[in-house]
Amino acid sequence: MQPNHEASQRIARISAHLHPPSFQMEGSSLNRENCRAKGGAPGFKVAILGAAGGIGQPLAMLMKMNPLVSLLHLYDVVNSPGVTADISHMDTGAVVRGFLGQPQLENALTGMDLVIIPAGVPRKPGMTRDDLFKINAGIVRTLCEGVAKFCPSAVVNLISNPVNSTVPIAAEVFKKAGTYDTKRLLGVTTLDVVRANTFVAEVLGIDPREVDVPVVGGHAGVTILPLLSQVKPPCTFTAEELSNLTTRIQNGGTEVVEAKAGAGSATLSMAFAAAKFADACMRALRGDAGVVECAFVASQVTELPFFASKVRLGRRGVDEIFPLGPLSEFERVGLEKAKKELKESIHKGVSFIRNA
Ligand SMILES: NC(=O)c1ccc[n+]([C@@H]2O[C@H](COP(=O)([O-])OP(=O)(O)OC[C@H]3O[C@@H](n4cnc5c(N)ncnc54)[C@H](O)[C@@H]3O)[C@@H](O)[C@H]2O)c1
Ligand SMILES: O=C(O)C[C@H](O)C(=O)O
Repeated sequence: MQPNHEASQRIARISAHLHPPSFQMEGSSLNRENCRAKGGAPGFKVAILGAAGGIGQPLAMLMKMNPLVSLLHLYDVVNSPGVTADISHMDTGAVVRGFLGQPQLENALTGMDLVIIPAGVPRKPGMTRDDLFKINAGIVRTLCEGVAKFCPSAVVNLISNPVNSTVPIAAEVFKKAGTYDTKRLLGVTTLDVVRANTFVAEVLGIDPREVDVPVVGGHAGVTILPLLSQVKPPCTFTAEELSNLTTRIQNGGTEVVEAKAGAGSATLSMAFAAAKFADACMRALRGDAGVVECAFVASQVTELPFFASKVRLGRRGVDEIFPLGPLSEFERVGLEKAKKELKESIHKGVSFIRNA
């Protein structure tokens, strides 16, 4: 019997998908998914730069699961075709496209609403985040030059370490390009909040989802300053608990680096934190009220030009930066230590671009 027209079309479509690429890589031909993306389905267009990495892969999976995402661009300098093929088979709404290498950066970025950057090398035991500056500063500069050129209105979530320096680097790149908007550049410090909520919940013996700990300052060692006097639900700690909790939150990254013993730093909890933060950014961008997160942003909360604190997110990025609120004596001492180190890290980032 002759197959009818509809059936033969279906067979042709299925067999087309049996031959690579069954996902959409830059340069491959148009297919139905691509048309759907071109049609501008409602939702946000999100790019992950460094998508094939330890953070990038699980983050790509979580973003593919987010119903607010209509188009997901996965860019890396290696292995993005495999990651794209894999993620693209998930039967969720977002259309996935992969991009490999610098020549494809333009297409990876064009039209994006949100750009998440976890590109760069991670720590090994014995290293500080600042030890990553030499390699990651240049990576962040190149990628941010791309953002300035190809999607200057996008909100940027910057993950690459040392965040205390890479955010100032990104700001200087955007200033140079004439595209800088302080509202749209956010250093991701959500993992510090996620850890603080978890560790405090352990001490209080409650569900971490019920806990909210503001973590301010920056994202490295003593610059990570949990405000344990402002924990919700309201609670008190002994002096020993305060000291132990603060130290554990500040060293959370190192705890993971040492446990991984040379195989990198936090990736899964970081992908979770980055996805949580990106979701908050997208909810705010679509107009949801009352979206508040901690982030490392251009700030006047202290005398430093950048500082992490609670910010209200809105349709254009950061809408309002909240003051630190009343601090305990323990926190005031911690704040002075944090500012001292932060000042140097910010200066290092700014100088990297200004003195280039
Ligand atoms: N902000 C935070 O809270 C936080 C938490 C964890 C890790 N980090 C940082 O995130 C970064 C990535 O960590 P990871 O574990 O995913 O590392 P990884 O080495 O597993 O992955 C990094 C990825 O970046 C890619 N990459 C390198 N240069 C690139 C370029 N020029 N353009 C695009 N992609 C490029 C690599 O190919 C790799 O796939 C590190 O700097 C790490 O310190 C930050
Ligand atoms: O600790 C690291 O190097 C990675 C990251 O900044 C973290 O806090 O886990």
